[in-house]
Amino acid sequence: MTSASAPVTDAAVAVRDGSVALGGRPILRGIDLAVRDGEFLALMGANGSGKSTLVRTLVGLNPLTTGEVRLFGAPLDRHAAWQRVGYVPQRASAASGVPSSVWEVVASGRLTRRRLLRPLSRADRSAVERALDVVGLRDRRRESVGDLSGGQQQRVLIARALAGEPDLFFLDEPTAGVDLPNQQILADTLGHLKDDGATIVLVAHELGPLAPLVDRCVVMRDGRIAYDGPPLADHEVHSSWLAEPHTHHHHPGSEPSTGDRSPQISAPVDTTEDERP
Ligand SMILES: Nc1ncnc2c1ncn2[C@@H]1O[C@H](COP(=O)(O)OP(=O)(O)OP(=O)(O)O)[C@@H](O)[C@H]1O
Repeated sequence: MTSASAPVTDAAVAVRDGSVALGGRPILRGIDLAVRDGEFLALMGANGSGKSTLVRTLVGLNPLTTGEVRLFGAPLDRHAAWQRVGYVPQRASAASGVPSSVWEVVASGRLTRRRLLRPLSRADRSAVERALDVVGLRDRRRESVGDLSGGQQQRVLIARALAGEPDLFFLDEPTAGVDLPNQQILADTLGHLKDDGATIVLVAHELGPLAPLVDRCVVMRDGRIAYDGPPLADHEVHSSWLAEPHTHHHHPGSEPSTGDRSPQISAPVDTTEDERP
């Protein structure tokens, strides 16, 4: 396991023995994961396996019942460097009910970088403009976000996170429901971030155009890490064992060797079915 051997303090973000319960039910169990500086990590797994819960835990939104999360080496509750973190939540809408322009929403991504109620500095404005360029929404910056399509709203939220110039970036299923050309735009954007040295944690069911960027793949099953290793192709993640909660017991020698890239099961396989409604 690469994650267990990586020293937690050298990681951009790390969780050690992390367990989380929601609504009285254990959701994450004994998670050990250290994301190295500059790494592009794809977090995959079936519906309800705990991907979003893990990301929310890494950004401090879920309390741990056991274990510890460290951000750039510091415990979350002490001096966490939030201004270095960007987070795009799952299925988020950029429309809040209050009419806001694309520019205003993206500019709100500078909030952690400036003193409250101060006007935007020149540096703030240029970061906002760069972020709008990157997601291709500069021409639409005066429009109300409520008038944009779902995919465009998603790009507004990505731009908002980019405007904060994060060096650790969490994206929870940014490609869900996004058409292929927009997935390619996102891949180009994340490729630039990666080239600039950012650490990226991406939750996805399918990698599609993002696949070439991925350095490491972690697959969750039933609140545990079931695979942690080199990138897997979408079909390997899906077909080999993700959707299948049982291990297959083959007679030794009856199967051809699966080679180096076969998934390594690191946790005992639990046969509990997902209980999510
Ligand atoms: N606030 C909550 N209270 C109780 N249970 C929750 C809560 N949020 C999530 N869960 C449960 O935690 C489990 C993991 O959910 P999570 O959203 O992390 O999975 P996921 O892998 O991200 O799934 P998806 O691919 O559908 O987004 C699910 O069984 C879900 O029902």
